[in-house]
Amino acid sequence: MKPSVVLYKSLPEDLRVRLDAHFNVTEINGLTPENIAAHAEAFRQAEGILGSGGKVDVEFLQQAPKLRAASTISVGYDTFDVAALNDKGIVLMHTPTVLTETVADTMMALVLSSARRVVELAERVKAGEWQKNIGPDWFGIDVHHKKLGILGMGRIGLALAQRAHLGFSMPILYNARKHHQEAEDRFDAQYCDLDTLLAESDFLCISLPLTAETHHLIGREQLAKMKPSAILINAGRGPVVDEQALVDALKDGTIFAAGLDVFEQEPLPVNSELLKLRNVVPLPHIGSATHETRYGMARDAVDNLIAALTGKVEKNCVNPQVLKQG
Ligand SMILES: NC(=O)C1=CN([C@@H]2O[C@H](COP(=O)(O)OP(=O)(O)OC[C@H]3O[C@@H](n4cnc5c(N)ncnc54)[C@H](OP(=O)(O)O)[C@@H]3O)[C@@H](O)[C@H]2O)C=CC1
Ligand SMILES: O=CC(=O)O
Repeated sequence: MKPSVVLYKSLPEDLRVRLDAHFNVTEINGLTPENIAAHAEAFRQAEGILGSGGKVDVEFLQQAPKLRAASTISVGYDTFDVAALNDKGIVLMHTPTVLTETVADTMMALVLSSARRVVELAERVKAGEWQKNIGPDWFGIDVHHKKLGILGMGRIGLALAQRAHLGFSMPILYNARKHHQEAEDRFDAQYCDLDTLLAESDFLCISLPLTAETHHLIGREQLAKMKPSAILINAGRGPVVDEQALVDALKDGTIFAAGLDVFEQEPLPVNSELLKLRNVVPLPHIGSATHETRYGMARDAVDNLIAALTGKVEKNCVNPQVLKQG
């Protein structure tokens, strides 16, 4: 008998065929409390789940007593209670690597568009405001040769450093929990403490995961340490930045601008103060959202679930210690 799994995000046709070849699949549209209640028997029988978004916590795990593996179509896994999964011996798989370059491209797009005011000025042109030669009130600020600070020098941070240093001749500063030799060797990146990163960066680029330690790591006090000409880019997770403190800093000139792919609440509420600010470039969490990369993530997530439920995990496992327990 094939193991039962719940798929909570639709897959490209060929990947769905591959999943069906290995498992009895129940597909639902999102891991919402309503869907979980409506498909209670499917969750009771599920040995695996695959999708993205939605909380997998202690309460959820009570509904899925046979669960052995969870496969998320994302690299971030902050919606999973990993300690609870470990307690129950459930393997958590994710999709690092395949999306790294695409997310770094998105971050570079945010750097360029916020510094050169690309979105704001395009909107002004479309609104018919370009009536004469432009003056300094429409000027932006240079990107090339400015200091790019990276908070979180992991896979994505490294790919961003490559773009900024080799493509735009930017000196790289960074902070992480440990030194990253590859970044230092290849891109001359300089390790520094957080206060130095805040004080010296022209662009503060956040590529951190959301954890108890990184929640609101950037708040009012940290924003006050940044240059008034600085631009904050966040493509890690929204709650890493205290959003109200950021709104205030953008309004009162504490910092110059922000480019944001992630928010404390997603989708960003339409009444968010961020949407009223000209010096904000807001994106709808599109870090990895290209056809090629999203396909690659879905493919890896399917392969990850197959590997996890057949005991052949070689990569992409968040909690490999669970494998040793079995
Ligand atoms: N906007 C989007 O669409 C996307 C967003 N993301 C987000 O980006 C995050 C990073 O992805 P990726 O680069 O692959 O992950 P990695 O695990 O490779 O990198 C994470 C980095 O964050 C650092 N870090 C973690 N905690 C702290 C801390 N408390 N203080 C300082 N540094 C810390 C790590 O430090 P150290 O190296 O010292 O351990 C590491 O350098 C994901 O977790 C996800 O939240 C990812 C993909 C798409
Ligand atoms: O935010 C996206 C991810 O893959 O994590």
